[in-house]
Amino acid sequence: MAPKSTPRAVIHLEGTTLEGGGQLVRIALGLSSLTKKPINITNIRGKRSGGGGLKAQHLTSVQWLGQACNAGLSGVGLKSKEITFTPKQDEQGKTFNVEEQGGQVRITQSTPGSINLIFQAILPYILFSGTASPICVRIVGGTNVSNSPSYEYIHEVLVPMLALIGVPPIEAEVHSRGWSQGSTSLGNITYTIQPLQTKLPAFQLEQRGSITHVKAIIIAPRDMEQSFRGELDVMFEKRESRFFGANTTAGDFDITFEDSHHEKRYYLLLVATTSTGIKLGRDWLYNQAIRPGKTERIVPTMVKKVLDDILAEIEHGGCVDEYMRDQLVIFQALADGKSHVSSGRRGDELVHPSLHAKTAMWVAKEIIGVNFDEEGGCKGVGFRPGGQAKEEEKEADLEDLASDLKVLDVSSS
Ligand SMILES: Nc1ncnc2c1ncn2[C@@H]1O[C@H](COP(=O)(O)OP(=O)(O)OP(=O)(O)O)[C@@H](O)[C@H]1O
Repeated sequence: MAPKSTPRAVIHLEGTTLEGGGQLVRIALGLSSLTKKPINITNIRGKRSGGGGLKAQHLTSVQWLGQACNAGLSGVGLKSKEITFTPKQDEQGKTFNVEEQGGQVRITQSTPGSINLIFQAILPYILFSGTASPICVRIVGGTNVSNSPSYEYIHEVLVPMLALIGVPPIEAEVHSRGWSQGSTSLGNITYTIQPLQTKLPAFQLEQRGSITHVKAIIIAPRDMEQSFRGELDVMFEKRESRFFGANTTAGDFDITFEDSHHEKRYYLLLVATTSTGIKLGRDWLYNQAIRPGKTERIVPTMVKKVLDDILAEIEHGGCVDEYMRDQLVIFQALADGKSHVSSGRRGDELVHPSLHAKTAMWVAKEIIGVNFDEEGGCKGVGFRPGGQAKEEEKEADLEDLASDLKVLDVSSS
């Protein structure tokens, strides 16, 4: 029996739902590209100021994914508020054409839109594409951009955490930096991704362990190095027992410094590593006004804020920081069976997912029907790399069977 492509209903997603920003668009596109379910998104980024619609960074992701999975695009352009994305279901739609280009992908932007949000949009598709050889993705844009994961966060937190849940190691190399602060500049990063060859097994992030190491990464004007190091040493020492417990010799602390080559570029990331290999991170790309000669408060303000933020992540006892929980939703949804991600407690209350995470969970439910519980559990669909999830295979088979029966009915009447 020749395979048939049964037209499927377009899934409508209202873009103002929950967070109502770009995260909704990225997750929706990733899941639609993989499952081949067409989507229509209205009021895109409808909760953002400035009129909403697709920004360059989102447009780039739509266009790249559309090309990769051979999708029909409707309404797609800069500032578009409504798009329809219709991946092909036939043989053509199964071709991941990147292989034809020797596994080399180049994505260029002319503004420092976040490289890592494009990476976030396309990573699930590449990982689950079923491609046998590694894919090198070089993306031009911003490496350090406000309200998005920095290169450092991806390298120090996201990539190790993905390895922990069973994703093949991803290599990340920054060639040059692109900043949204100071004078804007373009940078570029290469990610080398080994796609999954089998389903991603369900994963359990439930054992936080004790903190064994804390790392500080500073990128700032060279003349601020000593000030940062001194402030971090003093403030860290005061809080040491909150990191390592009573036995403070159980952990160590180190600092790296890089010159940002600009008087208005200050970045600080703190990463805590635990005895079970968990990484928790918090950072700040300084985004307040900087006046010449008035810089003395910047370092203490940054150090205090980022230390307090990382301590709050450590003290809830969970296995993910706020941002990591956002990023893991799509992997829980696609994994094979029930995964758990412990988010910890504050007092008697479980730490609730961020609005970004709730949005991602909502999109995953709308497109592939998965549900997340209060404790961070989700039974994923068991998406087979290069193909459909178990449930969808059954659904597609049933649809084929139903349409075959209809054909038989017609011909026999
Ligand atoms: N400091 C940070 N570290 C790591 N990840 C971050 C950080 N700040 C934001 N993120 C992540 O970046 C993403 C931001 O999504 P969001 O929809 O707000 O951005 P966007 O696409 O730029 O859209 P919009 O302009 O509509 O806000 C989320 O996945 C969030 O977890």
